[in-house]
Amino acid sequence: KNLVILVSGSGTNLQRIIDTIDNGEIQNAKVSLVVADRECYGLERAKNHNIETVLIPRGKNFSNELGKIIPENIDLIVLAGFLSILKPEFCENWKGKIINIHPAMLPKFGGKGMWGHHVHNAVIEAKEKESGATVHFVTSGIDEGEIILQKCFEITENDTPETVAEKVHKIEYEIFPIAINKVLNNITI
Ligand SMILES: N[C@@H]1O[C@H](COP(=O)(O)O)[C@@H](O)[C@H]1O
Repeated sequence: KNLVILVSGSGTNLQRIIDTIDNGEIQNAKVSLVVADRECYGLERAKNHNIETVLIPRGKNFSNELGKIIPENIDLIVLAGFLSILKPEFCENWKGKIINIHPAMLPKFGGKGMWGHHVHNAVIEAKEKESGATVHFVTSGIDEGEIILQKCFEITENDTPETVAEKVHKIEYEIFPIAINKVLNNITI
């Protein structure tokens, strides 16, 4: 099964996917292409693993350009720390074949502007008792697609947006391979 991974940042989730394919946690999978919407370390990680990379500058043409380069035989498009919003037409064309990891519990902490440190600030400001990560299908509604897997942890009074971000990353590295395996190989969890 062939994967395309979209990245915008340091690519630690991409690295986790590469490593869990290598160690067999994710079965029958291959990362065929890594696409970034900006210069980022995620591209370096892909090159270090001899994975083909493409940089499409973010902006209104991103989805169209992406649509032109995605090979026919792709089974799943995985958004791993990807910050651009894909156009509704693109999401329709690839319906059920695009998944994203979101650094908070959905549906409560999703939607426009709820990304990266912004969402961790919002969780702390709201005095939430828990946070976590969510893997979901991507649709034209931002963070509204069906949830595949999510897991939370308790927030303590000493937590800050930075410590919450670290704990969220740990959860992401745990659930993302399981969710990808479920979608790719129809494995019930
Ligand atoms: N959208 C969010 O951005 C972060 C990217 O981290 P990395 O995978 O690039 O290290 C992750 O926490 C992801 O949920």
